[in-house]
Amino acid sequence: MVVVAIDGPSGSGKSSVSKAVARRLGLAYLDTGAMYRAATVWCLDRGEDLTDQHAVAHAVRVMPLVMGLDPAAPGVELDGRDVAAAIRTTEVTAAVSAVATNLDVRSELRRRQRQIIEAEREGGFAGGRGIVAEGRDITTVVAPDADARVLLTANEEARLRRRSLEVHGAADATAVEATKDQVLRRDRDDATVSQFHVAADGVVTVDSSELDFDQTVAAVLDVVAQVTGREAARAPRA
Ligand SMILES: Nc1ncnc2c1ncn2[C@@H]1O[C@H](COP(=O)(O)OP(=O)(O)OP(=O)(O)O)[C@@H](O)[C@H]1O
Ligand SMILES: Nc1ccn([C@H]2C[C@H](O)[C@@H](COP(=O)(O)O)O2)c(=O)n1
Repeated sequence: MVVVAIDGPSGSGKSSVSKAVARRLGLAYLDTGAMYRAATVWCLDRGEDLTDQHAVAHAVRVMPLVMGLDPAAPGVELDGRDVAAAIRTTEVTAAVSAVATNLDVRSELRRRQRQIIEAEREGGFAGGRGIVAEGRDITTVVAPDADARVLLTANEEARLRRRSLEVHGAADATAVEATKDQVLRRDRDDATVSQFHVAADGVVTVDSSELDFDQTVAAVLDVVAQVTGREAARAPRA
């Protein structure tokens, strides 16, 4: 059983790179950001005032959330409803930090995240081989004892360009400006409760600013291979 923990700021490539690493190694994949996004959808659908910390925390404690762990198709279900698309809307992206900075929400979702990681030990999605979990506090709080811990970073310019290309299909000045709230403002808010800009002790930094996607995946696979001694984790260089 191998646990790979990956943190980093918005647009650094955590989700796409973690999925590719999990697929390559035959591991399960847990997108913890999707859990905070699902909690936001749940609260908005129930008409909760997101500034009411107590009401939001209560709603999240009773939230019937099921996370799919297949890196090829990681589903998110709320009360039996597929919300994989609903959690990615601009409205949810703009609102999610209000839920993710609620400390009681964090405590509940961290408990569920640890439970999911533990369940992988018993067999779970990947038959006990392990899991790649990514977010903002996985290397430091959720799974500080993970076998491999990576802080995936990229400079601000690269992160804005990537997100802008993804959302607007362009990276000109107007498109980049329209992306700033999703990336920079959100990081500022999220950084009030998690440390994901600087690697904690024992966490390996992979800076993808000058790497393309395949090179970044190869760099993370290298870290996993070094830490776990698994030759199979080494990817062919791009
Ligand atoms: N090394 C890379 N080079 C170029 N593009 C990349 C690289 N890594 C990721 N990308 C692209 O950047 C975009 C953002 O990546 P991704 O969604 O994985 O980031 P993230 O860190 O999970 O962001 P968030 O936390 O905001 O969800 C995607 O379109 C992805 O394909
Ligand atoms: N472990 C985590 C994961 C995510 N968050 C917050 C930060 C984001 O604003 C939000 C959605 O994450 P994304 O899908 O954009 O990676 O959830 C967090 O605080 N801790």
